[in-house]
Amino acid sequence: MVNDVLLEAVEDELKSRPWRLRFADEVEARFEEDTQQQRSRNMAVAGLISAFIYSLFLINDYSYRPDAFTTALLLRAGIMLPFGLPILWFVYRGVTPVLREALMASIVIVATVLSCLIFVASLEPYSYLDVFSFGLILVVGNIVYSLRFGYACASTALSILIMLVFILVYEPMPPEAKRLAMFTIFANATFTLVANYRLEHSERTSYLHVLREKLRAGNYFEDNQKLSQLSITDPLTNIANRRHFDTVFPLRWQEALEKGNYLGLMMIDIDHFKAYNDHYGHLQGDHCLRQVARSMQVNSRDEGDLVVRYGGEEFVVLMSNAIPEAASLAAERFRYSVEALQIPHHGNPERGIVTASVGTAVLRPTALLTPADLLAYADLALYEAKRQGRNKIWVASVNKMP
Ligand SMILES: Nc1nc2c(ncn2[C@@H]2O[C@H](COP(=O)(O)OP(=O)(O)OP(=O)(O)O)[C@@H](O)[C@H]2O)c(=O)[nH]1
Repeated sequence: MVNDVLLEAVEDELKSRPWRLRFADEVEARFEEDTQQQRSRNMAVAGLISAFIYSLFLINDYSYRPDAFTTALLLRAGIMLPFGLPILWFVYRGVTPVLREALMASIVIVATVLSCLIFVASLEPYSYLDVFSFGLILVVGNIVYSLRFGYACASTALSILIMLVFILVYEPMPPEAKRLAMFTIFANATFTLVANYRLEHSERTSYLHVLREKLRAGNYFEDNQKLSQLSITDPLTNIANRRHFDTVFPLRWQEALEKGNYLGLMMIDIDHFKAYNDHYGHLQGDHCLRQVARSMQVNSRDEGDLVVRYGGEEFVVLMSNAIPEAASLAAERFRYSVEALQIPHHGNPERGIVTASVGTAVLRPTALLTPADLLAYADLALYEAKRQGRNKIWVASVNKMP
């Protein structure tokens, strides 16, 4: 049911998402749940790689702006790394989606500020060329980290603003170079944001397709489970049906044969049930059958006993590993449980309530016997129980049987 609602929401998302990124709440929650861990890890790894590359820029600082090398070293190693690495650790460990995106965006902004400070700290003639590498910071935020689009836009806008301010106030840079730098940064921002949007859109669309298939597969599985459960259940009484018994009986027989265990079979037949139907009607007869089935189910062992509606008003209980004495006690328990229901039955001349006769047979399977033999012994025992006056149990003396 929960799956059905979610599946419907996923179908709706797939139909109505030409440009929108965020999903409806329930799908968004599932999306986060399914992707959060992987995304956090990816971001942390991407952060480590970009921290390494960012530090490598010290080589440039050393070679073409030695006058600001100490500042660069201080800012890159003394501020950027102590600021960024703990954030990557937090993100890796898992934080809320909002915090994750905000923290990663903050790395982009701090890297921008520090790069600008290093750039303006130098008066070397080629220092301003560094401005053309600022676009890399946007590449990292928008593509390498792949910040969610909203955060990518916000961090890009703020970074551009910071870059523009520093470029405009830096006097040694020729105006033509400033114009070119600003244009390059704008173009870079546009391209990386477009790429960022497309990445997120296709990530989300693929996710929807995968989720839809997963949910459908889950539903098929559930449907199949339900169908196979239905095929082995008696619709009136909700206990196992004859078909299930026919499948299970030979398997239990084989198991008992291999292990040298006893196998018991009990046949239970409601007494004078035709008269019950005739007197109370078929619907009431059905109700009575349900009550009897439930009481037998309640009185069976959870493991080992299989209670089956064998047909009409006849039930069988297949008892694995039941020694003869225990099987007799179980037969009495079942007989009594029907009597204890105290269902009025005017057509039962002897007792006035619904009763049942129980025939039981227990044997150790051998190669000379078949499951049909055990069934026949139990049937004979039931016949004997009826003959003895009904509401009786009869245990077949299997050794004396032909
Ligand atoms: N209400 C109802 N009756 C059923 C169902 N299946 C079988 N019966 C009835 O069960 C009755 C079985 O009657 P009989 O086989 O003659 O046996 P009985 O009247 O119980 O007599 P004894 O077994 O000798 O005590 C028949 O009247 C069937 O119609 C069912 O699903 N619902």
